[in-house]
Amino acid sequence: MGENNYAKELDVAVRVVHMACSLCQRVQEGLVSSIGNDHVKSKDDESLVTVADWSVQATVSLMLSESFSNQKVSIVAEEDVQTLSKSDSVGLLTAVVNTVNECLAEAPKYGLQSPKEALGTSQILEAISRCNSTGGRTGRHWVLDPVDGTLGFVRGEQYAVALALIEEGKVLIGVLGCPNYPRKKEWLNHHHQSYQSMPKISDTSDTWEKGCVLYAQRGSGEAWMQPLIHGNKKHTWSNSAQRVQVSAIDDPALATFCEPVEKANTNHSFSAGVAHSMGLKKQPLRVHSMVKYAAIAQGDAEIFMKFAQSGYKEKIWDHAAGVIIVEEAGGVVTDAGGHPLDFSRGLYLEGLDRGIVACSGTTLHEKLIGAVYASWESSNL
Ligand SMILES: Nc1ncnc2c1ncn2[C@@H]1O[C@H](COP(=O)(O)OS(=O)(=O)O)[C@@H](OP(=O)(O)O)[C@H]1O
Ligand SMILES: [Mg+2]
Ligand SMILES: [Mg+2]
Ligand SMILES: [Mg+2]
Repeated sequence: MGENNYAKELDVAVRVVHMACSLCQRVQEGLVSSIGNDHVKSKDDESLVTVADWSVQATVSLMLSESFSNQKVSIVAEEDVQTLSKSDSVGLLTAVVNTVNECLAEAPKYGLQSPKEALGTSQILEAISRCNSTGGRTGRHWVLDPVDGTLGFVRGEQYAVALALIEEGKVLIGVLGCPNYPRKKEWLNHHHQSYQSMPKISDTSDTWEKGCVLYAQRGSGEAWMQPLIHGNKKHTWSNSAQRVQVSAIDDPALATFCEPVEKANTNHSFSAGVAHSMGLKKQPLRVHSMVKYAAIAQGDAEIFMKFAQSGYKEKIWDHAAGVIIVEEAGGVVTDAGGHPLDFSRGLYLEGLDRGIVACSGTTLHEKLIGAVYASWESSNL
């Protein structure tokens, strides 16, 4: 692919994810500070969804349609309007409409255009439900996880906004917003400390305390990080991106591995066995969301493993953006059998062998795949 063929797509995607991060920060501050609020709902599978998940999906859908109005924009995204359209969800829907309009009004701060007037409920519901593409091996599809790690989001911890572009089944662009990504990697581990209580930047200071957007384009061999733009109204868009690269550590004894927080989402005891077998010495870094991919891409951790229960099918929006960013930053991502992930088969990563592993380099990756084989055999004896 020619290097600049996707320049506009990448530029718009980065700006939209910045907008979405700002939206999420505002909603998270409200959630963490108010007790017993009704802006969090359980879906049919008992997972959570919040005002932020729907509002980000609506905002991204609207901004992509606006920016690429000459094309039919196909979006694969996590949320639908089922819960939101129920008769007891009026308050929730009002909150979504207000949150989206507030966010859209800020578009000029990010160099994008706001709609001329505030949007109504039906336009916003339509924007959310329009994201019902199923992807596949042909054509161009945006892939969106509006809030990844919704549990982390609700707990005031780590979460991400993930947007990717897939064409002919290949991920070409990945943008990952990590609004609570700390300036010091040690703070990634602060499960019990609310991120809201971290030091806040003063409006006059340029000091970056937390939050970033990572992005990469396929084949560029480069991944980039921009600090989030903070509340200061005078502080508007500028391209302050810094290049990021994976860690150079290839000694398992010095490597940090990360994994999901919840034992429902991965097999902690299996990964502990793999870790032991390949000689990892440090305690696992348990962090919600695709922030785990961000940590690998920026060199703050070396390994990510996720082994979901058999029968669970990994969704493309939980991985697309993170995988391309890690790869372009110099890392390796495969299934647990060492095969590349296949984003061309619709909503799910079909044919996935046991789990997903990401490493900062091939030395650790080879050791990890070897350890998975050894541990798998012994765990199935
Ligand atoms: N049973 C099961 N097994 C494996 N994975 C599952 C499962 N259920 C959900 N999910 C997906 O996991 C996404 C959250 O992953 P995390 O790494 O953030 O998990 S954790 O909160 O740290 O435990 C989460 O993404 P979000 O829904 O966007 O938060 C889900 O897509
Ligand atoms: Mg979810
Ligand atoms: Mg997700
Ligand atoms: Mg999500």
